[in-house]
Parts: sequence; C-alpha cells; structure tokens
Amino acid sequence: MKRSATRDTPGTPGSAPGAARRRGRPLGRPLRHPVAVVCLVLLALIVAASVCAPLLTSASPTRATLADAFAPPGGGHPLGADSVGRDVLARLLYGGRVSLLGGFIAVAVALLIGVPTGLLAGYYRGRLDAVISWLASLVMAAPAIMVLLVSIAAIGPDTNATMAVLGIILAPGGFRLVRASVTSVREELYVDAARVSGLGDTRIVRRHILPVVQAPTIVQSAQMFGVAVVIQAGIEFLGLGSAGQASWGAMLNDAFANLYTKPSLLVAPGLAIVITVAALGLLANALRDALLETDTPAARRPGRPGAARPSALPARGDDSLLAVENLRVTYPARDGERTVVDGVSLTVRRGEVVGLVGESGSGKSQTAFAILGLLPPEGRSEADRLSFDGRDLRALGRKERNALRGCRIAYVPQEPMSNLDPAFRIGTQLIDPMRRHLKLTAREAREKALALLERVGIAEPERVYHAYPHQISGGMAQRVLIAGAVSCDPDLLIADEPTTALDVTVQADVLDLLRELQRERRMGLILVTHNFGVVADICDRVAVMRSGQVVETAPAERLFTEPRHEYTRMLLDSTLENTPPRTPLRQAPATGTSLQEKV
Ligand SMILES: Nc1ncnc2c1ncn2[C@@H]1O[C@H](COP(=O)(O)OP(=O)(O)OP(=O)(O)O)[C@@H](O)[C@H]1O
Repeated sequence: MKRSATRDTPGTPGSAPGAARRRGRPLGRPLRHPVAVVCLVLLALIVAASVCAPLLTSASPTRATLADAFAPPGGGHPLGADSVGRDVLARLLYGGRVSLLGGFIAVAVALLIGVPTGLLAGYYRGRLDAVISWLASLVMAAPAIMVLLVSIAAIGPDTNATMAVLGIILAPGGFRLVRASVTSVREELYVDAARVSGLGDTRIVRRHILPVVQAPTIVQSAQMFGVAVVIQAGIEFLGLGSAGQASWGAMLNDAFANLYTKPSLLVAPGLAIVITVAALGLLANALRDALLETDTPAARRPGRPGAARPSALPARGDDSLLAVENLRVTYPARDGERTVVDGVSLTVRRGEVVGLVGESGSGKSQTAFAILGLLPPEGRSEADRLSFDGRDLRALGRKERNALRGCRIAYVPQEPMSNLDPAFRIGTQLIDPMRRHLKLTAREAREKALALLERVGIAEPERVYHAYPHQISGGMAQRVLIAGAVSCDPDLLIADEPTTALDVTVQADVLDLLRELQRERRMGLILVTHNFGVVADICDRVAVMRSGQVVETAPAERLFTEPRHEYTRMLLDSTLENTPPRTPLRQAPATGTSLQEKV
C-alpha cells in the first residue's frame, strides 16, 4: 500500500506534489471568473468609499441641522438630508464603515474559533472531536436572535461587541466545514505516507490539510460576511446598536420612521445593504465555482496533478451532491449484530460517476440501499453524515424520503425483469411515477414516456409502451428501467450492477446509454459493480470496498495505473488477468508517465 503512496512523496512525504501545486492556486483563480471580478470590484468600491469617507464629504454624519430637515438632494447635501437634517451621503459613507467593520469582526471571530477547532477535531478525532462537536451542536441549537438579544442586554448596546457574539454563533458553521474537509483528506494515503515518514502533525496539517480547507473556508467567509452585514443592519434598525453612530441600519430606522413623509430616505441605505449583501452572496457562489473547480470531473484530465486527490474535496453541502460519512449498516445476528457496511465515506458531485467496486458480499449494494433508505426492516443504518444536495437524509421522515426517491434520487436495479411488475403494461409502469412526482396529466406523461422509450434506444416505443414485461427482452427491460429512472430528471442515479443480468452483447450498449444520459442531464451517478472493465469505461472516481469498508478511493485512471491498496491490486490482477482488451491500462505504470507527473 505504501509503495505507491511514497512515490507521491519521494524523500519527504510532506512534499506531495499535488498538495504543493494546489497551494498556489486558489487565490488567483477567482480573478478569471467574471462574476467574481465584478463582485470584488463592487465590494472594493464600497470599502474604498467607506474608508475614504472624510475625503469624499466634508459633512459630519452625526451633526443635526434642523433647518435642513428633509432637505432635497443638491447644494450642501448631494443625497439630501434626513429627518433631523443630517447629511445622507455622509451617513451612507461613514455608515459603511460600521457595517463592514461589524461583518469583519463577526467573520474573524467565527474563523478564529471555527478553523482551529475544526482542524483539531477533524485531525485528531476521538474524544476531542466528540467534545467540540457536542459544544458546536449546543451553540447551533441556541436560537441566534435570543442569544444576541441577551448579549445586548448583558453587554449593552455596543455594535462591535454584538458582532463578536454573532461570530461565536457563526463559529460552529466554520467548525463543521473545516472538520468535514479535514476528515475527507486525513485518510488519504499521502497523509499516511507523511505520517509514516515521521513528519510532525503541524507540518502535515500545514502542507496537506490546510490547502484543502482554504478554498471552502474562503467561500464560507464570504457567505458569513453577507449574513453578518444583514444582522448588523437589523440590530441597528431596531435601535440596539451603539448609540449615536451613523450606520446603514440606523439610516433605515430613521427612514422607516418617516416612511410617509419622505420614503426616498429608504433608498440609499437599502441599496447599500442590498448591493453589499448581493455582491457577497454572488462572490461566494463564484468563488465556489472558481476555487473548487479542480475537483469537478470536467476539470479532471488525465495526468492532471489534481487527479491524485481522490476524495480531497471536502464533503460539504455546497458542491457535493451526496455526502456520506462513516456509514454503518448492521443486522441482528445470534451473537449480537453483524456489521455489513463499516465506516464508509463517499462523496458524489453533480455530473460525476462514482464506481463502487468490490467482490461479492463486500457491501456495495448495502451501501447503495442505505443511501436510498431501502434497507430491509431488520437492517439498521447510521452515519455521521448522510446529506443529499445539502439536505440531511437522516432527518427526513419516511414520506419526505419517498418523495426524494424516484424523483431526485433514482435507482436502476440489477435484475430488470424482476423489477417490472408482470401484471402491468410497461407504459402504465412508466407513467405512474411521472404523474405522481411531476404532476403531469395522463396525456403529458404518455408523451413523455414514449419520448423516453425512444431516447433509450427502443425502436418501437408504441409497441413496447403497450407490452407486458414478459413480451420484451432483458436488454429492453433494462432500457425501460433506465427510462423510468431518469423520467423525473433525478440529480443522482444509483445503478446497482445494471448490466450483470444482461447478455454480453447488450451490456456495452446499456453502459453507453447510462453514460450518455448521465452526461446529458449532468446527473451524479453511483455505479455499483464488480467489473473493472465497467469502471474503466465510465467512472470518474472509484471506491473499492472490502468487507464492508472502503479500502481505497481514487480517480478511475489513477486506480488502474497506480493501485495503492493491496486489495485493489489483487482485485485488478484477478479481474484483468488474461484479458487482452484491458492490457493498455495494465501497461500504463510501465510507461512511467503518471509516476513522472507525480514526482
Ligand atoms: N437482509 C440481510 N440480512 C443480513 N445480512 C445481509 C442482508 N442483506 C445483505 N446482507 C449481507 O451483507 C453483506 C453485503 O451484501 P451486499 O449485497 O451489499 O454485497 P455486494 O457487495 O453488493 O455483493 P454482490 O455483488 O453479490 O451484490 C453480505 O455479506 C450479505 O450477506
């Protein structure tokens, strides 16, 4: 296992080239993203205007001149004056300082608490992790607004202190994000290799862990900043901020009190808040696209250094479609319980094909069923995390889970024939889910079903539509099931050995169809298989399972060229032995190409 891992890190494992190259990337990349650039420019202008307020206006933001009350724009007041004659422009510019400083304080406190605790908990796990996670849950469980109000009552109306308290409230979000990122990377072989070669924890964290944490933290900071600006404005609006200072929230308060006399007073602070928050929100989105793009399948090209980082993408809600962490499935047994899935962690991103391979009985199907929520009643599953598109699947009731299944998460089973009800025509079986999930009329559903049958390559859709399952072939039945699975446009498709029961002559066609549909619809696809040929054909990333555990996760190409786990090598050897069509893949290590790129 270590043989290949140390190839990654010759001499000093800490110098893993992937990590080293990654480090330089994140901060420059957003500058190539137009939305990020526009947002950054806007925010820079807002910051500059606030910082340079004394240069841009000579008026005081707090001096009231009753004679100027409600003065229209022009003359001494370019944007007019408020109800007590204070200059609106000056208040807007100086108010920006308060809002931005408040946001900065909140984010800084959240990061100062969240990042180190997340690193410690994710890296050392165990009791420390349990205690910090428990504290984080406790803070998250407390109603934020109540905590803020109580803190204001205790500390007094001090905006900056209140923002520091808000930072504490936001810290668990940062903690969870960092912890999840660290968890996803700490089991990587290059981290193991670094440990084995005696590198200290601090160095490992700095070299291998921090580069992975950096991008999601930046993205979340932008989001937290937006939240903080809004909350800060709300506190000022309620008159709970520092007395007498100009702020956007205080301006809104004054404008609201004079809503009927001079509604235009709402415009300046309202626009300032909306533009700032929208720019921060869009910036966060753009940063996510820009900073995390390394990890999308599209960005993964053969030989690309980032490809050596199989599951380094943090298992976060923001770009992973499915995130599974420490999944366990157990069944009652005579001597207690039997664990058939033991600590499986897996992420699937939109548009990514993840293969789940392993010999029979290794727990592939049980993992898939646990994700689908389809375990038999005696089966028990638990996970540290099981989220789909940001939703915690563990928290969903039976009804909500059913609503997701078949609609946003679809399933293609192993045995096509036994998964079609022999008592109903194909058409009836296809249109039922569409009518239920998509609320289509019978006519619309029929049209869509026919179009789908045609799309999956069935030559006579009308005939098959009216046929009973026993009247069609196995290959056709599998196409029908695939048509049914994609009929409600799922985001995630789980295909469990979709070609095993088929004649070899149609297996390739069905795989091609799955791949085409997956690309067309940008679905995440989990492909359960024991066939490495299938993996080589269509998977972006692969998780190899043995005895209920994932022993290795790697980009498909790397798995074939550099299998790192003994078991993977054994599986490959046994699968690929004497199979001439696969020889090019087996020859790859001998070329040294991939190795060269790594060292
Ligand atoms: N209902 C059940 N009760 C007890 N054990 C079960 C049950 N269903 C499955 N198992 C056990 O769980 C383990 C994993 O089974 P699973 O079907 O996930 O394997 P697999 O890797 O998908 O294999 P295959 O490729 O043969 O489908 C097996 O040892 C199996 O015996």
